[in-house]
Amino acid sequence: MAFTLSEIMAARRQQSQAQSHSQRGNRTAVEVDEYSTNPTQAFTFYNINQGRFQPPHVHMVDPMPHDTPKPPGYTRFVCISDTHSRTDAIQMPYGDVFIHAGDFTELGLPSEVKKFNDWLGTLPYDIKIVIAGNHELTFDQEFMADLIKQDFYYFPSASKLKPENYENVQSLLTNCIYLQDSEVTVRGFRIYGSPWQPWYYGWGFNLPRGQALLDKWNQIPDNTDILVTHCPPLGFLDWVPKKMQRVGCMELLNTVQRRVQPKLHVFGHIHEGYGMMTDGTTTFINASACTVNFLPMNPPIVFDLPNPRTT
Ligand SMILES: Nc1nc2c(ncn2[C@@H]2O[C@H](COP(=O)(O)O)[C@@H](O)[C@H]2O)c(=O)[nH]1
Ligand SMILES: [Mn+2]
Ligand SMILES: [Mn+2]
Repeated sequence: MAFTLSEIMAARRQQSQAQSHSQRGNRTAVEVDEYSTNPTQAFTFYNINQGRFQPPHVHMVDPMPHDTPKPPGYTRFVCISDTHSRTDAIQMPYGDVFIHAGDFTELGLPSEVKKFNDWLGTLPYDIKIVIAGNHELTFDQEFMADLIKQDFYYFPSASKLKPENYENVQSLLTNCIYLQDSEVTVRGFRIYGSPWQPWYYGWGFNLPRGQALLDKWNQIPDNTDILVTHCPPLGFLDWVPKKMQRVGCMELLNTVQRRVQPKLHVFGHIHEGYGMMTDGTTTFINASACTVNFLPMNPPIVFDLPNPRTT
């Protein structure tokens, strides 16, 4: 892959601007990146020319053992994602706030949503936060309207659904706080959730890379402490080995690093990316419970944050 001298010089200028902004803690408005539509190339380019995904700032983090004592004055977050209606065998650890980053069903069928909600009802956490993913088809009203127009061509197994059974599907989630491009403040932490991801085979909440996704990320408030999205940002736990591709969202990465700078970013979607990383400012957790073969083998990831001062 060859880059021109002017591309490399532009990247160096961008890098020094980004460094001086982050040293000052400044936040900048994000624009569509020139490599937005080719995330693997974007990763290579910014890694070679800016060291953007390199140590010492960027590195993997070992998830904390579930029996680690919680320090006084901290809140423990229990992060999970991509359970795909396979929660029966999952051992849930101690914690305060439960976060599920989407794909809790296979097709978003109301029966699956009810089963998931029943499982949520058995969990002992004070607060439970849930977002949708691309598999929660019925939560994406525009997607369902298009599916009806296409006579359920791509998803024939959803064809038995009647609109009145899913129009208000969110109301089936009585045992959690459901976020969809919205936020909630719990225990002093501002938490924002969003289900969108780069287009891939036309599932729910799919959008083209570039401006369409950036418009969604632009709705995230600047002072969000914990960001929950279904998809990963570019370069963080977004590698698909069988395709040798990076598939995270460039605009989400720029939004996280250059504007929002949350303490924690929880996501899933790319099952192979399960794990934890940091860039020195934000801790990134890919909490996919299911493996690429849809086996629920990965344990929830727990993370402690100091309680915000309330005065
Ligand atoms: N090459 C890409 N692979 C993708 C992308 N989005 C998802 N995937 C692959 O599918 C599985 C499961 O995802 P799910 O949303 O159906 O549960 C994931 O682990 C990847 O292997 C993509 O954008 N590009
Ligand atoms: Mn999934
Ligand atoms: Mn997904």
